[in-house]
Amino acid sequence: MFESEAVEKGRLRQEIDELTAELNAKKQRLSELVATTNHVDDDNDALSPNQIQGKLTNDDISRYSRQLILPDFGVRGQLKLKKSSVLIVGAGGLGCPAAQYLAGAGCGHVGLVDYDRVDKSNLHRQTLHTVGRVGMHKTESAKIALLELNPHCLISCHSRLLSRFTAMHIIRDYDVVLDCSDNVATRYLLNDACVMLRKPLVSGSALKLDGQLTVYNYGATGPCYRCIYPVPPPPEAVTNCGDGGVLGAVTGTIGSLQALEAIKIIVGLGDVLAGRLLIFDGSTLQFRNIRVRSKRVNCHVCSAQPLITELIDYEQFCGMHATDKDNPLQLLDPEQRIDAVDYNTLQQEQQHLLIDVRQPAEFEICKLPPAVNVPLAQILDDSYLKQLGPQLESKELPIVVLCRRGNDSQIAVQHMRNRFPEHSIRDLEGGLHAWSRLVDHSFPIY
Ligand SMILES: Nc1ncnc2c1ncn2[C@@H]1O[C@H](COP(=O)(O)OP(=O)(O)OP(=O)(O)O)[C@@H](O)[C@H]1O
Ligand SMILES: [Zn+2]
Repeated sequence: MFESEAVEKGRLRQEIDELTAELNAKKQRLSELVATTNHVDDDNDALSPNQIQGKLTNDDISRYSRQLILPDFGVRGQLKLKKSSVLIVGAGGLGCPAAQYLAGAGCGHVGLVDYDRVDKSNLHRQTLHTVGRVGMHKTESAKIALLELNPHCLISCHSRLLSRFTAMHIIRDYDVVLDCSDNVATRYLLNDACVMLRKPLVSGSALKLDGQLTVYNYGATGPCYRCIYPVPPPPEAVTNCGDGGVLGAVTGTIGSLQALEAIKIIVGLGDVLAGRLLIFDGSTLQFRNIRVRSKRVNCHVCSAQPLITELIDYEQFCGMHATDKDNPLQLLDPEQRIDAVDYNTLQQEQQHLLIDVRQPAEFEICKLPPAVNVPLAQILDDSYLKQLGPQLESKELPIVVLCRRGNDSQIAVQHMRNRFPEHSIRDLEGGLHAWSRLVDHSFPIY
């Protein structure tokens, strides 16, 4: 009995030794195979694991430790990121979170393009800027914040408008481009320049509670922006954050995802969002991912025989400006307008009807006391007649129309003058912004 137990123990030990030897041999073979496969896949660097290890400093290892331990990312991913450069166009609602995550993750070189300066109304969503930096160039303000986060990141500031004259020169030096701008002319410009320079373009947009994300010009079949939108939308169909509003958490979501896609492209991780469009609905918190068309064979810019081989005038092509600054509408003749100072006199001396054509939510923020609120849409579809009915009957009663900046009010006046050619109908030039600037400095601006 004792003897047979001793024999069995010996046999088990021997079997375990043999299995352990076999397991070790398999492990050894596997690690040889993994090393060979990595070497073949990786066309950017041919470094052995030890050489790679040597390139990360102790600070790198502790700083990036939580992403270094990700099996699909690891030391190789970190080194690729360190060698990479990403250009972010727009240091606003999308650009700030995107830059923050890229610099934080250890992207070696982040370029920032923005012509604008920090405004107080940016701070709710443009998270790199601060109260103390209002008035500073957005690029410089973002650079200060990014270097505080990661002093090892090289930050280049291009504090100017990205235009057809500057785009190629700036974009050329970067590996990946992020479109964090807010206008259609810049989207076409960036697309064409990225196609011509063969750069992947990670494109994001956000308005109100909605966001979108896709990657253009990636891989052999990935479409470009023009493949999907060969012609620009009509200018009146386009709304920006300044007019439509946006929640900071929405731009934060999309901007962060833009950084994620850039990291995936650089590291070679996961499935890049090319040929697909992510649609984010912040009100229901639904993310939908829809397939979009692949490359258009007759695309004017990315096909084999492109019609467009150099950058064009994108503001003219789109009928829209690339900046939201200083481009007031000029629809009415001077006698169809009244400036803020003259209106101040009129309101004290004469009975009149003041119509504010902003949205009710804006009317609630601030208003001139005598104003009645009739949103522009109700002027254009003529339903205001019901609201104002009898007041409009007296041709003697002058009408003044106002809005925030004096654009929508001109559209309203033009429409109303066609309906009531006998009336005196004028628009308050420059809207509430001009009122605050020229008459009542205590009037709030938004
Ligand atoms: N062609 C361009 N060149 C350089 N910067 C651009 C270009 N087009 C847009 N931008 C910048 O992109 C950013 C877009 O961000 P966002 O819309 O959040 O900011 P904003 O224009 O300050 O917002 P708001 O409409 O509330 O004033 C802006 O800072 C804008 O200056
Ligand atoms: Zn195309």
